[in-house]
Parts: sequence; structure tokens; C-alpha cells
Amino acid sequence: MQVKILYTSLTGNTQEAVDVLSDALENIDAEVVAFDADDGIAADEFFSDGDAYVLASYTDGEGELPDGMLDLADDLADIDLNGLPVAVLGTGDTSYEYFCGAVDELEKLVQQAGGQLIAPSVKIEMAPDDAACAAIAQFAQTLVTQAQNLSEN
Ligand SMILES: Cc1cc2nc3c(=O)[nH]c(=O)nc-3n(C[C@H](O)[C@H](O)[C@H](O)COP(=O)(O)O)c2cc1C
Repeated sequence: MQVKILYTSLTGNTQEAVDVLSDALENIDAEVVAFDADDGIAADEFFSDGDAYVLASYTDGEGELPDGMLDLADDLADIDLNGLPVAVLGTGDTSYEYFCGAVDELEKLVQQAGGQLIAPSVKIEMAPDDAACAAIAQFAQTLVTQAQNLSEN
């Protein structure tokens, strides 16, 4: 099982969450390939050859997608994900009005593009604490189980 992760992180919180997720996935024998969205990857290239896909982002502005996710958002408007299994994770700050708004935005874009959300999204307050790490481990387990179920059907 290969899980592809596309993430963007400015101050490191989302990067940390992705590291925790990668460890959790590897602990359950999934192979992880992570891409920094700021390095630039076309959506059709990212959404190929994986068994499951994770989008991970912080939130910018007033509940908005950060710059690193804007190209992906544009691309998603033009491609058909055709039922591909996707899960979304994000970090944010509850002192803002729209906590982890980028997670909600990414969920919407994935669904509009025909992707399947296979795990409840995880919203993390800043850098992951112990509770968030446990939530990420659960997220990893759910997405691997769901992706396996889908590939068997
Ligand atoms: C200009 C600015 C706007 C932000 N707006 C929001 C927001 O609307 N909602 C939210 O939950 N967090 C918001 N945040 C907080 C970041 O999303 C949060 O600190 C996040 O963990 C940063 O992730 P990173 O360390 O991966 O860059 C904002 C931060 C900055 C600097």
C-alpha cells in the first residue's frame, strides 16, 4: 500500500503533523511518498500510482488556502479524480474565526473533483500534541483500512 502525501507548511506545524502521519503509516506497513506542494507538482501527477492520497495544509488569511495549495486548487477544478481515495489533514489556530478553514476548502475541492473522502479529516491546533498524535494515528489506520477495502471491491 502506497500513500502519497501532498503538504504545505510555512512555520513547520503541518510538516510536523506530516512526519507524525508518515511514522504512523509506516508502523502499519504502508509506504509513504511525501511531496512539498511548494516544490510544485501537477495534480494529475500527484493523483497517480498511489493507493491513497493525503492533502495536508495549514490555513492562511481568513480561513483560506495558503499559496502552496493554490495551484492544486486550480488543477482540481479541471480534473476528474474518478473515485480516488483521499483524506485531508490540517493545522490551524483556534484564535482565528475559521479554524482550519483550508481543511474544509480542500474537502470541498476533492469532492467536487469526484474524489472519495475515506477518513474523517483531522484538524490540529498548531503543532501536534499527544492528543493530536493519537488522532493522526487513528486517521492513518482508518485511511489504510478504507483504501484496502476499496481496492478489494
Ligand atoms: C496570516 C495568518 C493567517 C492565519 N489564518 C488562520 C485561519 O484563518 N484559521 C486558522 O485556523 N489558522 C490560521 N492561521 C494559523 C496557521 O494556520 C497555524 O499557525 C498553522 O499551524 C501554521 O502551520 P505551519 O506551521 O505548517 O505553517 C493563520 C496564520 C497566519 C500567519
